[in-house]
Amino acid sequence: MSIQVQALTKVYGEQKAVDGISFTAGPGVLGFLGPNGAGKSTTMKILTCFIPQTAGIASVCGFDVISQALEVRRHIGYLPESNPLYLDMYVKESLAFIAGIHKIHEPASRITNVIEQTGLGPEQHKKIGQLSKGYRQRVGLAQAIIHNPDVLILDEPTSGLDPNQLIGIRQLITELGQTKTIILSTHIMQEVEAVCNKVIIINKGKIVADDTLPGLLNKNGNHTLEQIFITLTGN
Ligand SMILES: Nc1ncnc2c1ncn2[C@@H]1O[C@H](COP(=O)(O)OP(=O)(O)OP(=O)(O)O)[C@@H](O)[C@H]1O
Repeated sequence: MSIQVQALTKVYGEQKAVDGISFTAGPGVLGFLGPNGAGKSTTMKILTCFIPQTAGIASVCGFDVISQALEVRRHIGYLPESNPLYLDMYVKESLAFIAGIHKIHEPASRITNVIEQTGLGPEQHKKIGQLSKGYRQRVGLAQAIIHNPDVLILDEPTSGLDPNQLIGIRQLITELGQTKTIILSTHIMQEVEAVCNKVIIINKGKIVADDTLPGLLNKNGNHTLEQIFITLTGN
């Protein structure tokens, strides 16, 4: 399995944000769901080596997030929720910058590839600050996949996009999920139904469901995913 998480805990001061969760993930798209403050972003930040856990173990492609962080970073692509981008940079310039950080061999051809893959072609000569929200998300995705990572962590990649842009990004995520392990955090249940094969629901730092999408629906009387989410996470 590309991602292995065992008894992972994160405490911020008095707040237990992640409370002893364990799960594994392999190729495909894993929907990572939960109400606001459930601990999704915290888990993603631990997996991408942005913050250390308080206890437990997490590994990506067999590399430990604490002791082998450089290897983890080489194998992982991360699109954070806020998607920070250099607005003054041109699209290609920003991709060249990230390609440089990853020391990518023959960056020009790789940049052409990811521009094509993420549908950035028509906008590639603009500055990032001139792009619409959807195209900015595409730049974020292009940056996240430029080093061809085996694992992708996407934190609410489609929030605020119009329906046309939504479809484009979801298609791209589905395509990438054919070969890569993707963890996708989202509050949009329709999106989970459209792109995820597996679902984890987290509530107050604990996992309350970990199943295939059909398995989850089946076990919960074939209610809608939204109803199941509310039942498992409502107070
Ligand atoms: N840096 C921090 N310092 C203190 N508490 C934090 C910090 N980051 C997150 N928390 C707390 O940890 C808990 C989990 O937050 P987290 O951002 O992981 O949730 P989330 O599931 O991603 O929520 P959302 O859906 O709103 O993005 C929350 O109670 C949050 O207030």
